[in-house]
Amino acid sequence: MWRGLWTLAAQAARGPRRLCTRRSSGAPAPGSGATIFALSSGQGRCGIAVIRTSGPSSGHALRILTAARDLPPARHASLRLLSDPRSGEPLDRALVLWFPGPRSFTGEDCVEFHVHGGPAVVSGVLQALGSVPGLRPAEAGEFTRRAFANGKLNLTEVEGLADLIHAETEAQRRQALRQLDGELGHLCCGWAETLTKALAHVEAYIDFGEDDNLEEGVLEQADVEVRALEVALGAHLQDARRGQRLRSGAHVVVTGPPNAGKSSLGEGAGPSRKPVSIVSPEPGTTRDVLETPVDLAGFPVLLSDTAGLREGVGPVEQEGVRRARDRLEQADLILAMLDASDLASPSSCNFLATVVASVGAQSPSDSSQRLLLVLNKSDLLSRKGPGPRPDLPPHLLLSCLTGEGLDGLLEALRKELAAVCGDPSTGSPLLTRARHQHHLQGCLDALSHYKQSKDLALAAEALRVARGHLTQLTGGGGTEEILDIIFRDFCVGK
Ligand SMILES: Nc1nc2c(ncn2[C@@H]2O[C@H](COP(=O)(O)OP(=O)(O)OP(=O)(O)O)[C@@H](O)[C@H]2O)c(=O)[nH]1
Ligand SMILES: [K+]
Ligand SMILES: [Mg+2]
Repeated sequence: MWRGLWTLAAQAARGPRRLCTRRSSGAPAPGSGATIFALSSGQGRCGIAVIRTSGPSSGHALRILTAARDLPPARHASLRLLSDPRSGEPLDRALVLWFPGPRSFTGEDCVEFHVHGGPAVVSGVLQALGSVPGLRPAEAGEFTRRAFANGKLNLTEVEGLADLIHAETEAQRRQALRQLDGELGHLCCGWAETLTKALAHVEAYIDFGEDDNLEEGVLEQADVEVRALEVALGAHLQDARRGQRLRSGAHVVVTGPPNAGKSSLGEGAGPSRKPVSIVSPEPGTTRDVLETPVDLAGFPVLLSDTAGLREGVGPVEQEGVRRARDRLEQADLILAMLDASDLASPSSCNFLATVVASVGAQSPSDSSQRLLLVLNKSDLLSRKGPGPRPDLPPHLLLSCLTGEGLDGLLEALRKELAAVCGDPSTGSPLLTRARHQHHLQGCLDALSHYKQSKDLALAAEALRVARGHLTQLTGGGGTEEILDIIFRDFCVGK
């Protein structure tokens, strides 16, 4: 039962997985006028494969492959026989879709061929396309790059698309979809507009300040708007770490005295996978930090099993304890585990007095660590006998042996992770990348210069810098290097 639950909740031990191959180089900037083509669905045998083209020769290519004088109706699926233009040999009977620009994904003329997914069909159609003059294979991310260049997607939406393609958990998918839908971009545009207005007020004052016919209170109005913006930016920046955790995984560290059953928690990583850590009745079994990426209740988590904390042991175990303490410091969420039948032992008391007490004493803020106290081996508690110590902080009872209490633990983890990562189905859009944080912070810094500057020209310049950061966030002033970094995350055909 317990294995099943963990598997269900935590599709554990998944190494980094890519849905398709990526090129290390970024795509060349668009505008070369070439028409590109690529397989856009996954590699390998499949029911249907989608091949697409983008560029001015798309319609020509479609006519050549379907040996037709006319193009099919726009944006409708039409069944056509595709043949090799060089030999006239039939390749496949396929659905074709014609998307004349600008109403297409890239904004250019696009064609989609939905062919039967056998490797021979796919390579036959790709070769046929390659033989059409003006067509060449697409580079990694080139379709998306063209969409960006043609104003179909802004930079945060491009990032959302990249994240959506690589999303492995439900929460990641929800967050990526929201970003792809443009929520973060809209927010930034709204903020940038506020700054444009404030700037207009300040500039009006510089130009006409001496005149009587300028409305009264223009500068005060600008100040009020900037202050409100500062508050909004501050709130989003506070959220930034949560968004990044959601994108790259929250650190959950399992800790406790030796033999509490810490490694047993990860033991049920799934029937097809070997257990992550060694479980044994011998205290001090785990020495290294064992990190496993898991999907925990829909949240991406890096789960670390660590050595049991105790003093007075040999040098190897001591090193394990040192590593465990190091890892504990990086934890977003600490899963503190004790043996419920052994709460009076010195190692349990010491653990409660140090680790549990110190985290409990932190004032709750976004940056502070969170802790879940779990009393394992509840199966060893006698039914009538005395329950666990009454002075214990809030805790959950669990038995890794029987699986009892796992549902409760999972639910508690889900709540904690929603707090640690932010819940992408509610609340404000999360900043998922350091780049977002950098620009919002830059904007906020510039606004503080605005407030401090006595000189109106300097104040106006500060507003311009602040606005510049927001436009860079959505890609208005993005440099080529930033674009290269972002598009590198895409695969060929995207
Ligand atoms: N009765 C009972 N035994 C358990 C339970 N969970 C784990 N055990 C046993 O407790 C012993 C220690 O389990 P481990 O998972 O190795 O404990 P650990 O905390 O990782 O130990 P170290 O790595 O040595 O610190 C093993 O013999 C497990 O089978 C439980 O819920 N009930
Ligand atoms: K052990
Ligand atoms: Mg262990």
